[in-house]
Amino acid sequence: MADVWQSSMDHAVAVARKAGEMVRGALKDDRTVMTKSSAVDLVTQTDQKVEQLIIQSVKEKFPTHRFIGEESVAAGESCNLTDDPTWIIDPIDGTTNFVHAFPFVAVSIGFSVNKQVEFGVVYSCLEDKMFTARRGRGAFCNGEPLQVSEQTDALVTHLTCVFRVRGAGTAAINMCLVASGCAEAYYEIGIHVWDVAAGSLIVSEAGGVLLDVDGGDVDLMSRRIVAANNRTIAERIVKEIESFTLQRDDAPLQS
Ligand SMILES: O=P(O)(O)O[C@H]1[C@H](O)[C@@H](O)[C@H](O)[C@@H](O)[C@@H]1O
Ligand SMILES: [Mg+2]
Repeated sequence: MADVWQSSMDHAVAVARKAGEMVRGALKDDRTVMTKSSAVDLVTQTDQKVEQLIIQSVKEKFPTHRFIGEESVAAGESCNLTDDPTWIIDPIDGTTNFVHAFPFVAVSIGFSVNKQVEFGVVYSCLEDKMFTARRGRGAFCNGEPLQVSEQTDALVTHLTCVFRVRGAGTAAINMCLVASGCAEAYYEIGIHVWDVAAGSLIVSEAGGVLLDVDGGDVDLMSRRIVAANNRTIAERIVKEIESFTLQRDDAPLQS
């Protein structure tokens, strides 16, 4: 990757840390749910404030860049990836965890150019772990290189009756667990591009494999993903799970 994106990445790390401070503060006194479109799809004021903080701060520094943010899309903005530099933001990944004070909550920022993720930043706010990856340059946690595990006996961070299962309740942290070698795989159908844009690069830069749940190439707009330490385990998951299709994130808006 040309060094031209380094200052954007440095900014992403700085703003993710600032956002994390806001999340930690709000955990003490502002976890009120504003809307609830389903039992698991919650929104708090903090989600919205954190997204605004990130977007404002990026706009000041990089006025031509575009954004796809969970809360902006919820408010009606489009969710189309173009070739332009685009910040893909999940202000609080793990909002349900946040509301319950379950201590796995992340700020997730992916950055794509020509529809390819160039860097990913996931800040696990309560663990104070800053996960970063740049395309072609490895993945790191608090500056230490990450490597997926060599285990063939899989611990998986999502539901299946075949593997041993653990789940952090946030897609971004689940993927960082795979990248860190603490779990062998993660899969989910129903996530959105902002949940996985950053985490997917962190997994692949740590040596992991990404697949669609049908075994093809992963498509970040398709709302489905398998991330694993190696291809054998990724393909086993593809074989074991029953896949289904959801409306894509970039489906035309209903008028
Ligand atoms: O907390 P958010 O950002 O809404 O993301 C969660 C997603 O909505 C759920 O479907 C997933 O199960 C979680 O892993 C996500 O992180
Ligand atoms: Mg999320």
